[in-house]
Amino acid sequence: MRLISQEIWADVLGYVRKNISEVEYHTWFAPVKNLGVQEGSLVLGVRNSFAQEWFRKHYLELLEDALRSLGAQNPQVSFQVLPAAQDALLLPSDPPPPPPAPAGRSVPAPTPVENRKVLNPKYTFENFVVGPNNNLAHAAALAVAESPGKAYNPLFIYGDVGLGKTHLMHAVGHYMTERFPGKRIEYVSTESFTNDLINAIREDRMTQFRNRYRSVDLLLVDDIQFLAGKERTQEEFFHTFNALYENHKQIILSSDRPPKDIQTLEGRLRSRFEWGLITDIQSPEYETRVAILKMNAEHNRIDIPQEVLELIARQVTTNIRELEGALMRVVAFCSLNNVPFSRAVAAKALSNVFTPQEVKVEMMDVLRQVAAHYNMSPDVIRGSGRVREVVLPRQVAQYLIRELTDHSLPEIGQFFGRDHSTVMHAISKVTEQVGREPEITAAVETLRRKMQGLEDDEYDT
Ligand SMILES: Nc1ncnc2c1ncn2[C@@H]1O[C@H](COP(=O)(O)OP(=O)(O)OP(=O)(O)O)[C@@H](O)[C@H]1O
Repeated sequence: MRLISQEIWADVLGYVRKNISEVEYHTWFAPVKNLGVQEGSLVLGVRNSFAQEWFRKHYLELLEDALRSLGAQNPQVSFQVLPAAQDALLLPSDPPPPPPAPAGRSVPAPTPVENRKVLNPKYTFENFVVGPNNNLAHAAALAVAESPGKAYNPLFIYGDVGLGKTHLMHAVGHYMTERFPGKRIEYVSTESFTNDLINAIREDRMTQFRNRYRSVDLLLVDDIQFLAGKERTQEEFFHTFNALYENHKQIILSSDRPPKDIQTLEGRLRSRFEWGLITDIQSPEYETRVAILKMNAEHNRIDIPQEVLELIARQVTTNIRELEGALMRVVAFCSLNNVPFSRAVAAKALSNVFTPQEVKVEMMDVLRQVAAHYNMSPDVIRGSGRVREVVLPRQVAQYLIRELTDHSLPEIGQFFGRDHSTVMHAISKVTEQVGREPEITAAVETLRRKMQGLEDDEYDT
């Protein structure tokens, strides 16, 4: 059974939740377990046979609609009674189990300690792909992890959303936990810090608040730009910062912008943020994006062809969270439709986010497709052979590259180890033949559609 990611399952639940009442949702959907996809059918674990029947009767259509909204063409859902609940089987005529008490009534309000965020186990240095976009931030984080309080203090990491700032901060936390057991690490968002402070003031617990933040060895604060305009929080953070700094405790801050661009930030805090090292993370390049997708697929034990990862990496260019989301979307789409991974299916799975025409095509992609179409190796097509069997595919490839990419004639020539006039000749030759020669017309037409993700042999709609 192929596992369906938590993100996709969360999307299904989100869809369901919008369409039924909260009580109904908590009664029926909160205990449901996502068991994965088997032969295109989403398998859900329910508590007993009564629930199984209830789901079939009342929620099947809703769940199918939810899957349709994720791109499933022919959504199927089945229900399995979870083994642990089998001894408590209810007869179908029994009344439904009572709704669980709404959260909060029987559970005491969380104390600040329970409110603490924990480090995400996935956010380690091993799971961080280093590329030209983030290598300085990575090196700085590693240096800090090895010599906390000594290398750079504070370390200030900034960059746009979803580019790995939190990941790097947590990586330092994990590294320190392993290397220096017993060290106290606190990870907090600026929002939580502010809320904690407000609660501490209201409940007269300032000593406890100060002890909590000033007794740590490593303080990680996310989204520090949200200090802007919060005078009391800035004041308190200033003292926290000083206390830690003077005791050589490490501070790492993340922000969506450098300190100088955070408006209404007190000068004394801004200058402190600039005391250590300020480093940024940029959007990842294509190769880094492919490497991130590859690592993600391996971690999730998804065997997905490189060319599909390449297509996804071309589609999502700026945000790594979205890049991972796109991969999960493709995986869910293929599982739910029970089709193998292919470029065309991936393009379709992402088509409500990106239109197929936007599929960016590279010279190598075209060459590979042409080679597959004519059943020969890309190297042979690019080689020096002059027999018609090789010349025709070569000309078709050059013609399609010119049409589907932005490359110039000299660039195409270079790719094939030829000069631009040869490419020009190839293009005019194919142009002449398209519409006249049925075989060439069909080949060009099919390849063009495949390259744009509009057609795939394995998947017809
Ligand atoms: N270089 C990388 N290698 C592997 N995964 C990465 C990398 N950079 C980011 N990610 C992944 O991308 C996702 C988003 O990263 P993260 O939450 O750290 O971003 P962020 O910059 O803190 O975003 P925000 O500003 O929204 O908090 C995470 O799942 C993270 O593991």
